[in-house]
Amino acid sequence: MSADPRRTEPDTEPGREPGREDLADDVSVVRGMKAAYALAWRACPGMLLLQAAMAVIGGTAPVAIAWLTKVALDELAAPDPRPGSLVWMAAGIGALGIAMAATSAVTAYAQGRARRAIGLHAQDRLFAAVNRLSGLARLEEPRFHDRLRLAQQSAEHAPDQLVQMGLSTLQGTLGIAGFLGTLLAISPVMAGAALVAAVPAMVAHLALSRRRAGLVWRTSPGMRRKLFYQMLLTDLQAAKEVRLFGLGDFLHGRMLTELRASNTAEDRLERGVVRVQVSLAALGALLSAGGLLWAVRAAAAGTISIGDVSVFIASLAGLQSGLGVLVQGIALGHQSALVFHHYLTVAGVRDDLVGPSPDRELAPLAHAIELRDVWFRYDENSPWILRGLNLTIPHGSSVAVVGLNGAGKSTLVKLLCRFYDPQRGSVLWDGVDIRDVPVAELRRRIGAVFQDYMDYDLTAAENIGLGDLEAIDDMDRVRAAAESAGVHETVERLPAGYRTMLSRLFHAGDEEEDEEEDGEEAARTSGVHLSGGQWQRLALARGLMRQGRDLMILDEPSSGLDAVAERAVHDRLRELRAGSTSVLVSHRLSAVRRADRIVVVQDGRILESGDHASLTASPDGVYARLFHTQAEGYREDPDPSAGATGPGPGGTGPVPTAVGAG
Ligand SMILES: Nc1ncnc2c1ncn2[C@@H]1O[C@H](COP(=O)(O)OP(=O)(O)OP(=O)(O)O)[C@@H](O)[C@H]1O
Repeated sequence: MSADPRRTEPDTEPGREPGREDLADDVSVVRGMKAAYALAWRACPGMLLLQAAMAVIGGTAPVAIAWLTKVALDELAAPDPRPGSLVWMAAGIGALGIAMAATSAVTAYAQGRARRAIGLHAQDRLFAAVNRLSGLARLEEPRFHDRLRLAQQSAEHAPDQLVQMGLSTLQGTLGIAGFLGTLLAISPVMAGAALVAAVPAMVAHLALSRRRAGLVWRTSPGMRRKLFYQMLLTDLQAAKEVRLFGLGDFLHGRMLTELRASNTAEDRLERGVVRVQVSLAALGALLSAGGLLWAVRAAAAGTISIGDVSVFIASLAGLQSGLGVLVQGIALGHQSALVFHHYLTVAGVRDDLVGPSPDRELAPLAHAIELRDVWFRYDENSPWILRGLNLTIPHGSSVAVVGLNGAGKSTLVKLLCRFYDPQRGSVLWDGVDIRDVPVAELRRRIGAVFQDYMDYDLTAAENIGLGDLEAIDDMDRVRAAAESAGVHETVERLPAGYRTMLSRLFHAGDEEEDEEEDGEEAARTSGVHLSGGQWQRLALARGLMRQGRDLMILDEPSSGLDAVAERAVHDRLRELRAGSTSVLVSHRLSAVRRADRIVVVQDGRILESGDHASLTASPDGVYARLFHTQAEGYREDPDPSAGATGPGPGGTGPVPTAVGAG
């Protein structure tokens, strides 16, 4: 058996697991910055330019104020001060002060607009990428979820932080250049000392930012577990078990354990930050004190003027704080760029299914769907689930799939929908390998009800209409599907019929808040909760919105229905399936007995195949045993001591005990 050359290989670049070395990769910092700026520019060029203009004003105005102050002080100290010039200088200082105040208000506004626009753009790209994944494999990787969580966070903050870092670098550099020039004119030694003092600060902050980014990645799994425990504590679906089994304290404890672990790691890092910052502050204070001492002595000796002292002090303080802001900004940007790397990885993720040329069409099914020598396992460390399975589903026939729990029935269904590709062998649609057509083309032709169906917190009509988005507003179709699934009367009886919101979490009609609420509206907004079986019938109706597609898949469509409903639903389904191609997976053998063909899956292969009569005719067969065991369960047992392991049909040995559970 040779490996299929088209088998899906895990991609290396986008899905590659990041170790510390990834985070330490400075190329990713540069790439992250470039990508963040490109993204920000696409999202809101106007606001970026406005912020840049404000940064130029913000960077140059303080230097100009310091110089004007010096000139004014020198004028004041002159033997014959000119009041006219002094007024102009004071007016200039005042005007610059107003400009700086206005700058910060305009910058705050432009920042807000840019942050929202960038966030929208980044989230749009991120979820478009997640939506591009047409299989399920990637979504089953815990690492992918770690990365996705960080990507979501950095989509919200990182591009904006990087833009702010760029702008503050621009502003800081202008201010630093101005103050540095001033200092150089008065004391080159002091200027050099201030610059040299900034070097260890830069190195220390960059090291810290790298450690912070590493910490964010390492604590991500723990943070996701914490979110999981939090979700369980608040989730309505989990609430029953959590309360009955008294799981609240247990989950609460686990949540706190995760949180404490992350806090401990953060505390450790923050202690390092404090050490660095205290050392840097001491260095800065020493420098300032030395500078002040020098300036006072020089002024006393008459080598510099009183105005020089003023501009010197302002310049030294401005240079130090400018360098500090610059260094911290660069470090924050560095950290954001490192985390943004996760965003870029997810935003650039490749489809987890190997795709064909996207314009190829899939013709309506005319002959058969065939699974040919299909080998499948969920990942390379797991056991094979399907081991050379062969199955033909002829056009227009109903095929039922039965087997014990874990036999691989749902897996088979998932391969038919191409949620995964088999590692070996192929699934053929009228002889065409389904990997050779766009996956959307294939799924357009399939209707399905899954065993683990969804309950959507939407209206009843939407819950059904989602099965065929093009017809979601077509109430006749929605109603017809509900009738076929036997849920029409239930929905009609809801307070607002098909418009009833089926949710206790959200309420509809926010947009109509101001209108007076009548009874129907109140029901829509307060929401209604359905029973398990009613939800399942809605899911069935959703699947039946696709009635008439080439293949209908029903994976345990009636497991939650009462006996009467189940009978009615299966009778109706049988009518609907007549003449169309369908696959029914069910443990209820009464439901499968009328299928054109029944196949028994065991050990990853088709063990038995035939119609009900032929399969029950061989009493040692697995199907016959399953069927009779189930049937026995409904019969009056004349001898209670006979138990469930009594002789099977035809007096054969014990029957499998896991029958019927699903
Ligand atoms: N997403 C998954 N990742 C890894 N293993 C999986 C996944 N889904 C199913 N499996 C494994 O594959 C095997 C077959 O599962 P499958 O759901 O196909 O069985 P089934 O025949 O439908 O069972 P049941 O009757 O209980 O519904 C099981 O052992 C299960 O643990």
